[in-house]
Amino acid sequence: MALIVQKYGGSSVGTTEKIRAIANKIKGYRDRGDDVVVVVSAMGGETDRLQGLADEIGSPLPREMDMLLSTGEQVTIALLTMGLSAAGVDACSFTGWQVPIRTDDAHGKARIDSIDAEHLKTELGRGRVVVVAGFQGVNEANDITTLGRGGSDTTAVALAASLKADECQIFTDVDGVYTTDPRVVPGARRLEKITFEEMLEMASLGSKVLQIRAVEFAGKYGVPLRVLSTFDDGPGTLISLEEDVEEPIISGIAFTKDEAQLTVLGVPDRPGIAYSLLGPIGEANIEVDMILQNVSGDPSSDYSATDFTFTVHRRDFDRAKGLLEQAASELGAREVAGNTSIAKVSLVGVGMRSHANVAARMFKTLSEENINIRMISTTEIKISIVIEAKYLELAVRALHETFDLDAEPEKVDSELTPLSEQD
Ligand SMILES: Nc1ncnc2c1ncn2[C@@H]1O[C@H](COP(=O)(O)OP(=O)(O)O)[C@@H](O)[C@H]1O
Ligand SMILES: N[C@@H](CC(=O)OP(=O)(O)O)C(=O)O
Repeated sequence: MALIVQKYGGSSVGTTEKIRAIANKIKGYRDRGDDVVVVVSAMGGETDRLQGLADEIGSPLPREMDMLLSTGEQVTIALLTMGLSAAGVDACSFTGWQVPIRTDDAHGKARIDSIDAEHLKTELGRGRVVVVAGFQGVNEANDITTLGRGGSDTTAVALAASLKADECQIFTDVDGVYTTDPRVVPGARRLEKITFEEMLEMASLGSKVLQIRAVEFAGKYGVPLRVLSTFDDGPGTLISLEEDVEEPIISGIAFTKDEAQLTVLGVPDRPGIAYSLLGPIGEANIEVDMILQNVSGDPSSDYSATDFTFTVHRRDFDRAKGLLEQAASELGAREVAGNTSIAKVSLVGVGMRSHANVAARMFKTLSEENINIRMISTTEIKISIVIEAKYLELAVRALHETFDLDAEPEKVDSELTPLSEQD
């Protein structure tokens, strides 16, 4: 008998029929003797609908936004619990504050501080399935908070950690984590397993199959995490704490259109420039992602100018541009340019550590497709590039092919294949 925490996302609870089907699926686990805690998201599209209502009214007070957005999950926990009851399964629902899931008071992006799981354990002890609302908690002032979009994944992982569950299972509309979004590349392949490190990169670089914080949390507390299909049986993908001796060079390709690029042209090249430009952006709490500054042309001349480019989330673009224009005019820069039609494509793989020429293969592929690279950034397990948004799908498909991601993984085995001989 195992203790399992299962999370069903918005795409899995979109209709009452689907909710009924999930109730029957959970019954199967109960019949096998497992203890089950279920976390559900709002019905697909509901959180966006609620957000839209708030946009129509205006004045989105953070406390009230969380009061509003948290209602979506309250609907699904009640419906699923009724569905379980109809299927003959004893169950009981809890909102975040009823558990309670204690968070800080950062409305809209609250972090979980602690979970008092005693109440849930009592219900489990009575043989009940416990159904918990995802995405929400309560702060010290007893106000409802939400954990940020996709936050139900984090609720599930945090509950699994707190209850010391045997596994946290994230059920969704795909049957695991793929080499890239299977909706974009039909030949994408399901991964049997992926390391936490890689999954964290994939999530933070745009693969929305798991929320970043959920992966961080699972890694930190050693929660065994698996992504599975709600609608089909199968092993899914295990997010594994251990790296294999042989890891594929590239595990996956992540991408996002959520960023925008800002460039300050003709900035006097002298110490303190980066700080003068990015200081006000940081103070305004705008996160900066990729940064590029070219080396000034002629070191012998008294005055040389440089271009300074960086990316921000698209929603912060207008605000960042305004701040940058002010800073740039104070510095005597020539111009501030912006581009919101960009996309970021990233290759991710721990096997890259021992492989020198991944970047060259990536750039060659893009050049063959005539795709211009605007920015590049690398870490030891990822390479990201910024390109024009209209080439996104072409780039992802071409790279998927170059790195043979639809085939069984290419292994790094330095004993058999010396680095120098790899192409
Ligand atoms: N590498 C990937 N592997 C699997 N799915 C991915 C990947 N990248 C993006 N996705 C997308 O993530 C979706 C699942 O996430 P999401 O829609 O948030 O599900 P849920 O509603 O269950 O929370 C899939 O339908 C798929 O299009
Ligand atoms: N309903 C919330 C929380 C969530 O996690 O949803 P989903 O599991 O559908 O990504 C949202 O839309 O962000």
